[in-house]
Amino acid sequence: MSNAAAEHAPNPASADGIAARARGLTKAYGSGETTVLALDSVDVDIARGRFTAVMGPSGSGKSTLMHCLAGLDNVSAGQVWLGDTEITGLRERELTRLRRDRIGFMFQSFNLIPTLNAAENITLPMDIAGKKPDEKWLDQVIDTLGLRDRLKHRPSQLSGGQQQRVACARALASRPELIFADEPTGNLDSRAGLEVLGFLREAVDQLGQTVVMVTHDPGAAAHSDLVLFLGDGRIVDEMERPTAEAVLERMRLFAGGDPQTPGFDVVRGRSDGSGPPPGAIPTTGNPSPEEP
Ligand SMILES: Nc1ncnc2c1ncn2[C@@H]1O[C@H](COP(=O)(O)OP(=O)(O)OP(=O)(O)O)[C@@H](O)[C@H]1O
Repeated sequence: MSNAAAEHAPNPASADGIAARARGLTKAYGSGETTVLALDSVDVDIARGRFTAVMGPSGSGKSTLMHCLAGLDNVSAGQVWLGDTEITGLRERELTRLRRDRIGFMFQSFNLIPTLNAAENITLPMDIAGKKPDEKWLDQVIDTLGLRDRLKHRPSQLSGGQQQRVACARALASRPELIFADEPTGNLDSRAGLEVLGFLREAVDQLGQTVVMVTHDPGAAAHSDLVLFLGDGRIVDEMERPTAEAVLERMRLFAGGDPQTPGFDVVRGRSDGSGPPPGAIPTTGNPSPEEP
């Protein structure tokens, strides 16, 4: 395992405009012969006020990267900062507070509480923290997400897209420094997926939020400002102002046209005319103004 934070740039914290940062981030699962190196000495900066997508074949380390940046998983070596705070080395209680107060999460499976209505779900993390929401901000979030007339509905009374909008509002409610979204459109049909991506885009452009999204879908990644490509636990490439076509082409190159490559199915489904994988986001509506 090549690593040692000392090999990398010294204390990079406090750089303005950086929401999160990792240096020499290494994560190994298991030990001995069964060790899996999920992240191999990753250096990454997540820019504040931008929408960053993380792509790569299955098993390339996307979720592990997100979990380590968000303090959901401990690291094997290296350092991670959220803003000025080095989170590697924090105790579990401090990490819990940091996640609750400074990070918003969205998951593929929405993770709403079925017995609470939309309004209660949105403010639940703040209620648990004993914090009063900033009502003006909350109103803005609810209106931006078009949830005003759904606030009294329970999750079972909402469509998948509406449920993910509630999850998005919950992630935004405390005005976090960073929102992590793990395959937020994975359980949605393409129309609802496009809607949620549009809201994440608005959260960045109009509300000044910072979003990091893990996705398999080039159409979803095209809504971001920057795509980071992971391969075998390393960042192997990045793309500014992505388009779905350019991302797809890059993924195809990584897969090397080899159907045995994990994740190739996703790429092939969009490149050989056999149609998109289920839930894939159409390339129409791509907000990127420029071809790369
Ligand atoms: N808890 C764990 N125990 C053992 N190995 C793990 C664990 N979690 C992840 N891994 C391994 O680490 C590697 C990276 O996994 P990770 O889930 O980060 O990949 P991913 O890019 O998110 O994959 P996918 O697109 O399939 O979700 C894989 O080889 C995976 O098998």
